[in-house]
Amino acid sequence: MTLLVDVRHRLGAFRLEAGFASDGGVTALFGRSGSGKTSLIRAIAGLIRPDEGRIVLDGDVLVDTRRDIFVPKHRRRFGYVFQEARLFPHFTVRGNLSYGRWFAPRGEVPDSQDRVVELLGIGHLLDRRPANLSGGERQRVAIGRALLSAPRLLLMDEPLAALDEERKAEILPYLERLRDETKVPIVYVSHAVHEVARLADRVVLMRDGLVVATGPVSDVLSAPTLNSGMDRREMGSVLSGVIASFDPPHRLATVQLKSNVLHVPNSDVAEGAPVRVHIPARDVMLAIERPAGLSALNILDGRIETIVADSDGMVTVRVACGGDVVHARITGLSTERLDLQPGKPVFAVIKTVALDPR
Ligand SMILES: Nc1ncnc2c1ncn2[C@@H]1O[C@H](COP(=O)(O)OP(=O)(O)OP(=O)(O)O)[C@@H](O)[C@H]1O
Repeated sequence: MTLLVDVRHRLGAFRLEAGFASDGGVTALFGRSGSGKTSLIRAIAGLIRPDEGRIVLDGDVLVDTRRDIFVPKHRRRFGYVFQEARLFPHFTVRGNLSYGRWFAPRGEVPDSQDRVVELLGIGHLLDRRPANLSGGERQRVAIGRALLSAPRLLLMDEPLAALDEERKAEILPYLERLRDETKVPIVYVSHAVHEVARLADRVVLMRDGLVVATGPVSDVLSAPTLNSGMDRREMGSVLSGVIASFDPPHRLATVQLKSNVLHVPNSDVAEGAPVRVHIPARDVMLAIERPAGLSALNILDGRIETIVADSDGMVTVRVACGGDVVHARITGLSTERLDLQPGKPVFAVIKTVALDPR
C-alpha cells in the first residue's frame, strides 16, 4: 500500500499546505490543536476539495487538481471513525455492523463479521442498542462497522478524545490488535503523545497547517531539532524490545532491548512478545556516577551524544546506551553543574516507562 498526499487549501485565514507518504501501517497526524490535522484528514476523506494538490492510493488517483480529478467521498472506499461513534440509535449493535457490511462493494470480501466481533471484543454486545453501551464500547462498534465495509484505508479522527482515561486504556489494546492483525492501513489523528507513541508506525508532525517533521515514530518523537512544533515536555524515546521474563509477585516484566534490560510494571503480556516502551524525556535524570540507594528500577549507563538547548532554559540530552538511545530533559543549570558534554559517560535514571504490546 502506498498513500501519497500533497494538498494546499485555504480555510478562511488558515492555510493548509501539507503532504506525506505512507507505505501502510498506522500513520499518525500529530500536532497541537489548530495545527490542521483534521483539515488534512478531511481532505484525504474527500470532505474537503483542496484548492491544489494530489492524493493517490496505490496508483489510484483520487485527487489531482491539475487534471480536474476529484473522486467523491463515497467512491473512495475508506472507513471513518470520528470522535463520537455516530451509531444508528434505533439499530442494535448487530444491525449497525450489518450496515457496514452492506457498504462493502460487490466482489470485495470484507473481514468476516465473526472475526471483527472477536477482534474488538464486542460479541456480548450484539443485541444491545447504542444507548446501552459505554463510550468505549460504542467506539469499538463504530470501528467494527467501518472495518466491515472492506475499506482500503481507515481514517480515524481523535477516536479516543471523547473518552475518559479508563475507557481510553480499555480501547487502546483493541486498536493495537487492529494495527497488528488486519492489513488495513490507518491514518490516525491525535494530539496525545502517548497514543501516538503506542500506536503509530510513522508520525506526520503538523504546525500551523504545515508538516514540520515526518518519519518513524521513534525518530519524530525524540528528535528535538525537528520538533519545533511539538511541546518539548512531551518528547521522549520509543524503543522496541521483547518480554524476556516475568516476576509475578512484583507484577514486573523484564524487557530486553537491543543492549539493555528494563523492568516495567506489567503482568498481561506473554513472554517473548514484542513490545514498545515509551520513556518520556522529562522522566529521565542523568548522573555522572552510578547512583546508589534510589527507588528507580532502571538505571542505564551510556554516553552523551548531543545536547540541545531550548529557549526555556531546559536542555534535551541524547544518550546512547549501547544500541538503545534515551533522551533526558533536564535544566541548563544541571548541565553546567555536572559539566555535561558530548562524549561524557553518564547514567540515565529512568523514573517511568510505559510498556505497550507490539
Ligand atoms: N471552514 C473553515 N473556515 C475557516 N477556518 C477554518 C475552517 N475549518 C478549520 N478552520 C481553521 O483551520 C485551523 C485548523 O483546524 P483543524 O481542525 O484542521 O486543526 P486540528 O489540528 O485538527 O485541531 P484540533 O485538534 O483542535 O481538532 C483552525 O485554526 C481552524 O479554526
